[in-house]
Amino acid sequence: MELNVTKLSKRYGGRKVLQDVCLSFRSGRTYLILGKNGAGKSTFINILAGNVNSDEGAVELLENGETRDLQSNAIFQYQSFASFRFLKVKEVLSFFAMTTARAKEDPELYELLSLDRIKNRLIENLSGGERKAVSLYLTFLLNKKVVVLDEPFAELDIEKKFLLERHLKEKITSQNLLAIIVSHEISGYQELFTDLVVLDEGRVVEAGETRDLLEKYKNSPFRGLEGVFYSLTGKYIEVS
Ligand SMILES: Nc1ncnc2c1ncn2[C@@H]1O[C@H](COP(=O)(O)OP(=O)(O)OP(=O)(O)O)[C@@H](O)[C@H]1O
Repeated sequence: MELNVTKLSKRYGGRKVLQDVCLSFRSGRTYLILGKNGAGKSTFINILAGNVNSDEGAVELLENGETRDLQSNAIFQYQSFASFRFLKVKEVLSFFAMTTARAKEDPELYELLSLDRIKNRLIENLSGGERKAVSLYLTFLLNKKVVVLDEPFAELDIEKKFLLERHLKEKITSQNLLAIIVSHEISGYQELFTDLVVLDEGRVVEAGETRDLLEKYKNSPFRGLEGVFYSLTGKYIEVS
């Protein structure tokens, strides 16, 4: 599949929060959209999800050259469980699995996220990191071809991030998923990303394969993606 975003713009009041965003995403790859607070990352994702209308531009999902409906082929990570707070974790997982015939359990991911330990707890009693773990599992359980994650690993501990990085990298490649991850904090799982998009003040200032960009900006005073980001924006972002 291929997701093409053309000249997307969004204003709030008189302020441009996204300007002429043009990007192309392909299956089997994991894209990091990196930007500081307020760069426009969530607005971009909300437009893809259909929660917010863009002022200009287009988003098109293609499979073998034919247009496909993005919303029915994509899953956007659930951030909030407000409606499910009186259900147990295991009940929420069963409920979501029943909503689709395509549900795909992943015992290794279940274990990595330590869901067995919290399966009998009410959602409302979970910590931020535990909620994040449940939402991450649900995202993949629904077995869609396009997966969009918003700050998926914030609040998870470093060991979990490392194990998840390995597992998700393998999963995204072997299942040929198109994964887009939005973050401003990516300590511990940089290896996951095959591609990088740097968003600054609503504009795409660079996009390309991670390894090419690491080479292109290798003389930056900072190492890794942090260095790429600094070279492009003159701003510091904590990524390692
Ligand atoms: N509904 C809204 N009404 C007015 N301004 C908004 C609205 N939503 C977002 N904004 C503004 O648009 C800009 C981009 O916000 P957005 O949430 O997309 O940034 P972000 O990159 O996701 O930031 P963060 O990392 O903090 O989540 C911000 O200045 C924000 O205040």
